[in-house]
Amino acid sequence: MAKATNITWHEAKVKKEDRRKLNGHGSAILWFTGLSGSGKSTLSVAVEHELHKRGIRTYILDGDNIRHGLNKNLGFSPEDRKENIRRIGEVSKLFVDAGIMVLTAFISPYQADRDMVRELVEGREFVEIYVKCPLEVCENRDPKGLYKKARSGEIKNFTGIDAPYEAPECPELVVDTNQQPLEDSVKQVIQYLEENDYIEKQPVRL
Ligand SMILES: Nc1ncnc2c1ncn2[C@@H]1O[C@H](COP(=O)(O)OS(=O)(=O)O)[C@@H](OP(=O)(O)O)[C@H]1O
Ligand SMILES: Nc1ncnc2c1ncn2[C@@H]1O[C@H](COP(=O)(O)OP(=O)(O)O)[C@@H](O)[C@H]1O
Repeated sequence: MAKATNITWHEAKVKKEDRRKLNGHGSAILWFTGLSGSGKSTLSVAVEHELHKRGIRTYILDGDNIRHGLNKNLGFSPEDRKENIRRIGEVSKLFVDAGIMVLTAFISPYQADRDMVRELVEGREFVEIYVKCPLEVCENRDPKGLYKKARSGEIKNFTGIDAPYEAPECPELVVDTNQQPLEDSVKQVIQYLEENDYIEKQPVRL
């Protein structure tokens, strides 16, 4: 709910389309969602690297990092997760307006919260990428030892253990990190972006 009244929107002379033209590419949100340990951070970093090599302006917003600053006052209750995603949605929208390809790596466990972000931006600007991986595999990877802590009760409301994860109903892309190596997942995302005209196809180097 908006609290402020008597506020007026100011239009800038330079528009999103002007910035995109200057950059020479489009802008969108690549929204990676999935369980802890599914590979959101690993994949978004690798995809960003590939985009950067192609001369595309990018920025990553990662759950762990954002919770150190902008969202340090939020925990993991359903309400706080919702507010976390709402703020990230708004920040991502600013990046899209700035003409930048923004990659987000948040568990974002609720479909309604992800849909809220989709509604915030224009039609094709939200690309939902489900980083799919069975809970057992994520738990086995346990890169930060958090599942162990969640199982022992040291961490409460841990996604997949005692807090829900709602798999995307209709994502633009499903990347199965248990079925393919990282390089194939990167190719899958880049191919999607090329085929859907978010980025230019790169000529095959012989
Ligand atoms: N209770 C609980 N549940 C889930 N995750 C937890 C929790 N406590 C701490 N962490 C760590 O916080 C990271 C998830 O933050 P997010 O902002 O992505 O979460 S959410 O989208 O608001 O659900 C998550 O990062 P990833 O492992 O990269 O997903 C964890 O490192
Ligand atoms: N095919 C794969 N794709 C991505 N990550 C993988 C894959 N196989 C194993 N991993 C490992 O799984 C872990 C995923 O951790 P991370 O990227 O932090 O996940 P998340 O950000 O979703 O919590 C990393 O240690 C990564 O090396």
